[in-house]
Amino acid sequence: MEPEPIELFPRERKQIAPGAVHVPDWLDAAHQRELLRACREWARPPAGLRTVRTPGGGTMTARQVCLGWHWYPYAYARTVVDGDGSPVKPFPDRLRELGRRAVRDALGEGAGQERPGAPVSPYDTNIAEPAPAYDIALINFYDADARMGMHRDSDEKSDAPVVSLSLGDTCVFRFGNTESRGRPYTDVELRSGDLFVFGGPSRLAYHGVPKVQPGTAPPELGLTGRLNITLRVSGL
Ligand SMILES: O=C(O)CCC(=O)C(=O)O
Ligand SMILES: [Fe+2]
Repeated sequence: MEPEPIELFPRERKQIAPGAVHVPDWLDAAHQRELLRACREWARPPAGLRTVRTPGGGTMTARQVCLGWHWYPYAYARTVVDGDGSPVKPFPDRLRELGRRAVRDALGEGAGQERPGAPVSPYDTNIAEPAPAYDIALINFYDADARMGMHRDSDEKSDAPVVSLSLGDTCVFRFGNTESRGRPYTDVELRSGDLFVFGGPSRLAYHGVPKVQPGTAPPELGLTGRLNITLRVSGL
């Protein structure tokens, strides 16, 4: 086996904006392989990988498969209303647990479960409510030419953080602001195994994928292209 390439400067976890954190190499090689194997199963029909059509008549270049709830522009449904009509595949318990761990590791214990607007007083302990349960996965597959324009993830009713996991080719992930698709934004390189979580004041920030870098996936993973899995809480 080839030795792992050694970084001259190890990539550090970094807060990109308040509530938005990049954790490099969160999934080890074995977990990446396991998740990729599962994605290949989820991508099979019925309710498999599909091309998403937007109301304006365009198509998204990243192809998508959903678990738990079916997303289509711009709502959620229980069946593939804009595809083969099949019921959406169930959301697996192990992704629920993965989402919970990701938020804890990226944002800290209790993150995403504060009582909004709770008064701050020495008599109020702001007792946390049970952590919201992740119940949606959107899995996007990017070939070398695919991209994703700047958008907000705003069709969920819950303000729980979005958890993003990347597999395969490296991409440029552009993380912006809540006001507009333009600047200020930060370009972050997301590599295979990286975690990115955005919640709190960044939950509705615009973000997108301007570029995938073909041929940059770890060879031992066996994926040509890039997969991104976002875990979300529907609140539905
Ligand atoms: O592919 C990514 O890293 C981002 C995906 C995304 O923004 C989405 O699915 O809403
Ligand atoms: Fe998004």
